[in-house]
Amino acid sequence: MRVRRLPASVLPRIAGEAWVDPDRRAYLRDGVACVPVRDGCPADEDLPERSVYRGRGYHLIGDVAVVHGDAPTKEEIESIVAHRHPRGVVWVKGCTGAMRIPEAVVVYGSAGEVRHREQGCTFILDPTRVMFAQGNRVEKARIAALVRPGERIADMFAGIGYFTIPAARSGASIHAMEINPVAFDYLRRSIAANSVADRVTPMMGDCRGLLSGVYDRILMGHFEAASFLPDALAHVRPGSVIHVHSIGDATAVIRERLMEAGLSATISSRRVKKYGPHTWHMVQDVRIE
Ligand SMILES: C[S@@+](CC[C@H](N)C(=O)[O-])C[C@H]1O[C@@H](n2cnc3c(N)ncnc32)[C@H](O)[C@@H]1O
Repeated sequence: MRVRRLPASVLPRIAGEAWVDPDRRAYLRDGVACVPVRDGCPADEDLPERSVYRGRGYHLIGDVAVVHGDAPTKEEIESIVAHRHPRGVVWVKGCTGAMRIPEAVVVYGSAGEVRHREQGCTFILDPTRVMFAQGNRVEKARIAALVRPGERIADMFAGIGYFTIPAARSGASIHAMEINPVAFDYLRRSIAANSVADRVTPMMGDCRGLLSGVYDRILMGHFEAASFLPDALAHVRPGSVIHVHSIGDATAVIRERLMEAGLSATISSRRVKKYGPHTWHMVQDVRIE
């Protein structure tokens, strides 16, 4: 593939130019844009064609590839290994119980603890022992962008810090609660790895008994979040925002819980990711009036 090498900043301006090959996508390499050129037009470099991965979907967590759903076939595993050369491939059949513990099988190589980098954060975890939802990337970035420095936030289901770490990096103070000792240990290590210990207070145990004082924002990253809402609602003020996760839209049940607590709120609902054939992982932003 013949390309011209240009500063990335010029990409938006050159899209329609006669020399640009419209059938191939430009891409960034070491901060420089490599723009494919049409036949006969001068180029700076001739690069090997990039192979497009068309195999089974997987998430690379650190250096371990994780597949969900049906058991991967030998061919699917081989194509994942050929694509990114992971240390291991883990098949997560599902996550069980309130602690969302993965039912995991190492189907290639070795697994175990990883250091996973995502959006400037480092997460330490073992994907065979605790869940890591990569499909929530956009939601994590959204929360990090919403958070204002100095906010007091409760993360009621902190896990290994999926929301806690990005929110702390945005300058908020986080009260992070987690009931599973394995996840809690990774949470503490992820806090240290991101140098946010001055902004995060981790506590191990049932969040219902740990919430204290009034929060500006409450993160409820658990599919059963709505049933914990009465506890959360005892710790809000007008203007507080609660992010309630659910399978399917939970607006009606949230309205009921608000009414029982004698509170009113504006609720907006958004999709986080596809969860099943006709089911979505949703998040409801509940702003207390
Ligand atoms: C869905 S997982 C991960 C949540 C994470 N916030 C996310 O969205 O990726 C939910 C976490 O909540 C924890 N958890 C469940 N019930 C809890 C409770 N009553 N108090 C505190 N943590 C709890 C589980 O152990 C698990 O780590």
